[in-house]
Amino acid sequence: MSLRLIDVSREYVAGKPVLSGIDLAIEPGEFVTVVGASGSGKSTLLCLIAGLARPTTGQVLLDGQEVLGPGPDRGMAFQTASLYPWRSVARNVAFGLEAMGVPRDVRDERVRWLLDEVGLTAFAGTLPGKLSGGQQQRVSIARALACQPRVLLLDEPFGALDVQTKEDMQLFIRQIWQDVGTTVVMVTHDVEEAVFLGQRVLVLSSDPGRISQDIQVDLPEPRTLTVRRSAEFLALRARVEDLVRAEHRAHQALNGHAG
Ligand SMILES: Nc1ncnc2c1ncn2[C@@H]1O[C@H](COP(=O)(O)OP(=O)(O)OP(=O)(O)O)[C@@H](O)[C@H]1O
Repeated sequence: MSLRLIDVSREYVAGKPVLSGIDLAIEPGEFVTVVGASGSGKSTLLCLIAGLARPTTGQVLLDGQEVLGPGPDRGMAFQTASLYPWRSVARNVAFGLEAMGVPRDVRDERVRWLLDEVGLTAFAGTLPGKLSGGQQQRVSIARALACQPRVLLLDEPFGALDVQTKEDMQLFIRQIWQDVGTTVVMVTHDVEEAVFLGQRVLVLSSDPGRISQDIQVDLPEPRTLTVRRSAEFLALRARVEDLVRAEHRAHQALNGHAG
């Protein structure tokens, strides 16, 4: 699966583009993270790829086909797991497969595999309300993966979790990515997370949002917590933090804020 954005812009208010001149190519199986100041258009970028919003100008292409709406080839998970509270864990994961009319035996087999993959087999029959935040987010990711999407889109999926759970989930998503082999595009506020997880980090500028930097992350694989303490990692994190800070200040200056 290749993903292309060609000269994409998006306006919510006519004449005020949130994103502008976005040219982007993501190759099959890449793990790309996106950072930028608040309001720079990170979620909008994901929505355009998901087909939840249409570009005002330009094109989003998946394997050369224009994206005209949402589809099972793109799975999405958000900051809050937003599971169906009345459906068991297994039936949440099965939701998209049911909607697509996938036969029951295939569905059951895939749900079993996914629950095993996310370490929640023992909770298959449990309602989401009985799970921890991290477990709910695992279900949400399993649900997003159920239809075997070519792209997994993640919008701050670990933003609401405590530090320790977040660290576990970062290792978990890396493992899932390696096992499933899908392309991942993940938006995060957290520069440390972006550098730790991404093979590429895109830094968005604001007013309007553009890709100001596209940074290749050549840290050793697999990414472990040892990698995170290396001089190489710390230097890269500092570089990306400086870029995001500079974009944030430019945005504030343009909007007349102090600081
Ligand atoms: N549906 C909408 N209607 C009108 N304006 C919108 C809509 N969605 C987003 N915006 C505006 O577009 C800009 C970019 O929003 P977006 O959520 O894409 O940015 P973001 O970088 O993800 O922000 P954050 O980091 O704060 O989540 C913001 O100014 C926001 O108010």
